[in-house]
Amino acid sequence: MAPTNSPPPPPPPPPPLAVAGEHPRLHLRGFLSPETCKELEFVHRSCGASGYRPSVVSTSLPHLAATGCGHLILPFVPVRERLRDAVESAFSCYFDLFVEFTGLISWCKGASIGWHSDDNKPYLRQRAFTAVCYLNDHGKDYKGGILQFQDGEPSCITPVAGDVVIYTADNRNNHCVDEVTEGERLTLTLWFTRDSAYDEDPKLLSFLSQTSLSYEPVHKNCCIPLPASDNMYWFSYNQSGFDIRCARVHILGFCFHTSMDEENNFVVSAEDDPIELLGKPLRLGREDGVFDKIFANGLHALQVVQFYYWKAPELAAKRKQSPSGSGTACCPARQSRGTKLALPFNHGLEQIIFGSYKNVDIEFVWDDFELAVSMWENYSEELQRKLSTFLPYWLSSEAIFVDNSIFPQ
Ligand SMILES: O=C(O)CCC(=O)C(=O)O
Ligand SMILES: [Fe+2]
Repeated sequence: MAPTNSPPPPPPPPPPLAVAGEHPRLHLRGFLSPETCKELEFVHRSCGASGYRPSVVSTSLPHLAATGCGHLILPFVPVRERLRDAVESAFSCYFDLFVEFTGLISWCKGASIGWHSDDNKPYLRQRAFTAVCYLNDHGKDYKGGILQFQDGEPSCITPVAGDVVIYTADNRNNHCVDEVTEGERLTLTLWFTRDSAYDEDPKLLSFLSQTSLSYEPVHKNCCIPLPASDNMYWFSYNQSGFDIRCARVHILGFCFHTSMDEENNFVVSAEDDPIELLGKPLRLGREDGVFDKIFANGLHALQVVQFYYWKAPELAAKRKQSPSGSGTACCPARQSRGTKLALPFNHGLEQIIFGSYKNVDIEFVWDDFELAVSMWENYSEELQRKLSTFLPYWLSSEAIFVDNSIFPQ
């Protein structure tokens, strides 16, 4: 299916009617389009770091802004705004709410949470409402992970990609999430507050103004992700662990290789801490070769790999329609230089935690991957260009918002 022939997306559903009752909550089906779910999934699989609970990976907006990926906040902006409108309309509190937290959260094998309300700690009292958007499907992408409410209806939510559940953050909506027993359960979670002191936007804008204000098209590094502290990427499970960047590329059949500088010296030496090597230039390899391009660091390489898997169905369809047919199945730039990085790994554990995510029906093709590398550059630069257009407006109003006059859909 060529994207140019696709029909225009259907208009978003109208905002919900006000909810009433002792346990005010609402389950909205099909709130997010499949395309939005896939784009947010790409962001999370590229940028997610160790989460706030065991067996959880999270991508918060401040984390994106602080790691050179402020432009990746843009896909969240219209969603955040629609969710706030939906919550204000459902709970009849128009123009009253600020977003306190926006984040992608994945719950991996072993993750669960017992009965609680979302404002149940002194430092969470500001939370008034919750919105949880499901980005993938129970049953297909993972097992377990059903959301249950203690009282009232609906009493349990089986996550379906695109659905949203909104509820008051107080003890009228005590809830729990069953243990995830297999796969990775992905959500976009937002909390809303009436207290402007907890508004997420000013903090985000301060990060963004430090990192993303000036956009120089000639400066090719503008969209390269920067590692946060290394331990943010270390995922622990049962006293064991692995680096999230390594695990995510291994699962998709890649490994990291050393790079060489112009004089053919290894950029890294054997004495370097293996995990620190992921912050340095490197290459990507698969069984049949090492790709020619040098990536700025492991996160850069990971982001491109995830972009390829996001776009692989589209790329495969385009290739099949092109006159030259099926493309080459081997690495276009098979290199003997560069050796596999000696990183600690635990393939068994990586498989248990992230292994369920494979585009099994996608055959890996190097030509498509090469195309994905340049598509990723265009995608990132376009977002970066938009961000530098919007940022001055956002800074002057101290809020992140969609304005169709500056934000054409
Ligand atoms: O992901 C869900 O369904 C609910 C998550 C939740 O209860 C929480 O993060 O507090
Ligand atoms: Fe909760």
